Amino acid sequence: MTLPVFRQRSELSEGWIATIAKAALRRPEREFATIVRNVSFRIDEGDRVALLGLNGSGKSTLLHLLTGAYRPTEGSLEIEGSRQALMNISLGFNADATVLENIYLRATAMGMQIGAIQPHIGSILDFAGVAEKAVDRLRTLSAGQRMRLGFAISTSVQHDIMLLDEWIGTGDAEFLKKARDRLQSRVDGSRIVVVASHNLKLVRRLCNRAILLHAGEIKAVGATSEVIAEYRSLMDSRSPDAVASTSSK
Ligand SMILES: Nc1ncnc2c1ncn2[C@@H]1O[C@H](COP(=O)(O)OP(=O)(O)OP(=O)(O)O)[C@@H](O)[C@H]1O
Repeated sequence: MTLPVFRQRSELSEGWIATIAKAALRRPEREFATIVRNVSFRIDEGDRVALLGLNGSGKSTLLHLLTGAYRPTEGSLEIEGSRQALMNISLGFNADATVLENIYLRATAMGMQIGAIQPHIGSILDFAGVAEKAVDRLRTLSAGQRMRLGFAISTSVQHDIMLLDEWIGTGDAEFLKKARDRLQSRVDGSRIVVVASHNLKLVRRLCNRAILLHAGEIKAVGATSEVIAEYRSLMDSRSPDAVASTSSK
């Protein structure tokens, strides 16, 4: 998977005024970077798969490929079933539109038909606890309320395949319990779950298989416990700083 990257050349040694002037005037140079490569795997009905790897190893990029947000620039991807992606909780939101309008906007951004989200509007507003704010602008909601709304929309409908980027922190303690229960029921109802996570406790509890990514390539695929062991030895072979930042999550 190759993505365009934009690189701004900076020459800090010239002093800050010259640096800022150049940064403002010079167009960033576009280059292409390969983020994941030689990635080949199959996920079967009933599988709960963890994507493991150090920061920047390519887990989210691979999830974006699976959600359909990115198309592979080489190779192919075959997916059977409807997908539910819980990755970006504010996807499709527009702060100047009303709460109600944002439900439609986000549902559309998620690939849903207007008619498919319509029957769920009431329960989404109730679940998020913002029913009395339905015609208020989104920007008047608190950050927590917006997150609750995003979560409520994303999980309103059961799909076949669930794609998650970490567990998303979803507001206050009362909502967190509701969110966990909802998430668990969606996970239980999914034919396939793929979760990118650094939380090994969660991965052990949830997943029967795991894929370890390193520098954009697959380093291990197999039973969760075996792949976690590989991941641990990868972390142990890194500097103490890297170990602390990844194993503490
Ligand atoms: N849109 C993009 N354009 C250019 N480079 C990107 C883009 N998205 C990710 N990258 C780069 O691709 C690499 C992998 O990023 P990715 O987000 O997939 O990693 P990750 O394994 O999910 O990391 P983390 O555990 O930190 O969330 C990183 O080096 C990142 O800088």
